[in-house]
Amino acid sequence: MRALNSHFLLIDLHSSWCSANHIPISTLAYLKSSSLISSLPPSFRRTRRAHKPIRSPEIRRPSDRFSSGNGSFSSSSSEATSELELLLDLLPLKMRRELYHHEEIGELIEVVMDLGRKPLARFPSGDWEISQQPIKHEDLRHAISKVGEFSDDNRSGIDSSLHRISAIRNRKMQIIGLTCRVGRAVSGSAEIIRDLVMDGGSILVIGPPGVGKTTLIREIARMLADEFMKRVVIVDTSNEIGGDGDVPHAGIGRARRMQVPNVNMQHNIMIEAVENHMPETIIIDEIGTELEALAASTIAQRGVQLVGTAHGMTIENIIKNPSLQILVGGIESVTLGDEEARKRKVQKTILERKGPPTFTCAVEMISKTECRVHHRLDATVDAILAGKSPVYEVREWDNYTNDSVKYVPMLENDNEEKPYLRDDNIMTSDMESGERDIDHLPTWSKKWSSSRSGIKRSSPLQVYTYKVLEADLLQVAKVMGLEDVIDVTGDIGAADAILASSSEIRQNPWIRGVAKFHKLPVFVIKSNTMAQMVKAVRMILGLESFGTMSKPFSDSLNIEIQDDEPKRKPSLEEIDALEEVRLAIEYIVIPGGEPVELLPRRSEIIARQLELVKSYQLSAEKSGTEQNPRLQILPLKLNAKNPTKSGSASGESMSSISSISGVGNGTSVTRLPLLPE
Ligand SMILES: Nc1ncnc2c1ncn2[C@@H]1O[C@H](COP(=O)(O)OP(=O)(O)OP(=O)(O)O)[C@@H](O)[C@H]1O
Repeated sequence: MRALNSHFLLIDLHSSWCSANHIPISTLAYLKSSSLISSLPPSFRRTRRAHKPIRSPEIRRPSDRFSSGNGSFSSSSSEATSELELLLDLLPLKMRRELYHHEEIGELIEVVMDLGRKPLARFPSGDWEISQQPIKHEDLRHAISKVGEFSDDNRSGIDSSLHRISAIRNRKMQIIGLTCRVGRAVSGSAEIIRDLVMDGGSILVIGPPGVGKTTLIREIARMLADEFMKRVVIVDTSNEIGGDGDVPHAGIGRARRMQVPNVNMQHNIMIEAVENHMPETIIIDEIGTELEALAASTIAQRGVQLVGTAHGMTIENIIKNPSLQILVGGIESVTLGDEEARKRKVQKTILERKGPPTFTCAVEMISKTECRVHHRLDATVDAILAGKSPVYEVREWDNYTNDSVKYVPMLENDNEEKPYLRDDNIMTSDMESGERDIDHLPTWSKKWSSSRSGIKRSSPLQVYTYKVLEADLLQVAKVMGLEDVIDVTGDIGAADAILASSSEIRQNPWIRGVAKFHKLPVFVIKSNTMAQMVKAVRMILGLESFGTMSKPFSDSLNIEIQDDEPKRKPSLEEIDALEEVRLAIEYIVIPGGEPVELLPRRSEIIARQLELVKSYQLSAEKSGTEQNPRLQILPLKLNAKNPTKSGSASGESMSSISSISGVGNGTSVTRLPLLPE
């Protein structure tokens, strides 16, 4: 029990914050039937009167708890062993013994038991056959008898443990297979993103199944509740974060946990958590449906910090998932006027973010010890929609230093010189203008054009996709409001056009032969970005002219979809200059609130530096001489016109940085030393 403030009393099963005793269920029943304070048991009442603020527990460093060598960092090994035994108990005795002696047993991930097949143990190093004896009905019955009831998502758990048992059923709904996932509370697993947790922004964690998302957010919940003293409520859909049973696992620390009676109620419980329990942070595993995404966005709008996970490898997967799009702000297609499109040097129809994302930042988990951090999810989404590489940071946990190694990678895909689709290649007779002369267009495009000019088309234009996800194409068409006029077909004979990926078409040129035979145009995209897909849809529908055509109209058409901007390899000077900006902002401008004057650079490089400064939502002003221009980055409190001093930078981070007073308007300006060659 915890006296929170004069209005709220929190009582959780197993909680022992004020009383040495755990609260029995009978106490809760007693409370329900009487008035609040007088209803407390006498020992609790005394404790409340004499209550002192809860002492903030010492913030333990990861080095205190990380086991060296193997990269995993479990808490108490005896606790972990006895918890693992609960899972091994599901196996028949002989198999249990075999598995127990496996040298990697401490890193076991899953046990798979399928009727009539040999049981498997999954380790980070690969799968291992536990026994040559196939699993029998009685083995499954034995295992099922040891776990709780399966809920409607076919998941169950083992009381007082974090293990997850998932069932596979036959058509008669009998269980014929089990996947038994080892759950562990891994102290220290959230150290890699401690700064993000501390910042208080909402964090979206994404990653493929089994990469460690649940383990990470369990530790974030504990960190926020125990170290940062936040009121944390976990909406625990399959009891995976807080474990099975009504008493939550110690791995969540003081965080509270709400169970979810059935998966379809997850979104209701999310809202209930905010309305009834005054949380400062809500933790939610597996946001998977539109309703859950909507609930998440409602919670964020109410000012509650949200830490949630979703399946997907990258943020692009979330953008392309219609149910989850709202988490990144939603997307819409916008048609620019000719003038605006020319000014921005982009195509006329572009995709834009509809509103602010639900989450402030995002973490893409690459492995248990590696992730990509997108500090500003909004900027990342905007970059992806524009077909550009987002700015992110790669973090890798280093077991030797017990710290993470961070670096901003060179922009991917920028190592290729690409031709530029120039403005004058874009036909001015755009569909939206309604003044189109369709005679010069190929047949497939005329079909669509005639429909727009009043001649009714009986069916949508059919696209055969080759190594391009149908769902992506349909999704883009939907966002562009063109879902009724373009469709996907699996029958190449019935297709009006082919959309293919360039890497595949290079390896399997047969598709060109088939296209030639059917006299079909082949639209080739270089990458599966939304921007390329939008362009492809526009070109297929004849709304935009073609970039590079490798064959004349009479033959099969090969149309390569080009990016809007030429991509080029950044020079070493540019990389150096951008790294200088990053260091200045992250080590001085933001933490110290001081302006920083950068080294003199060429004006093109200064322009790139300015872009990066803006992506941090900071401003900068040009200084130096005309021959030697340089940039001065201003902290948030300052603005370009009226800079004033805003505190000095902290001593430790400044050791290699010289502070020069009196530069520009009496402000103390820090100058970074030259980076070592
Ligand atoms: N940092 C870590 N160190 C050691 N083991 C870990 C770590 N993180 C996760 N694991 C182990 O990896 C397995 C998968 O972890 P977890 O269930 O957290 O993944 P997930 O991404 O949530 O999976 P899913 O999406 O399928 O729910 C578990 O057995 C877990 O104990």
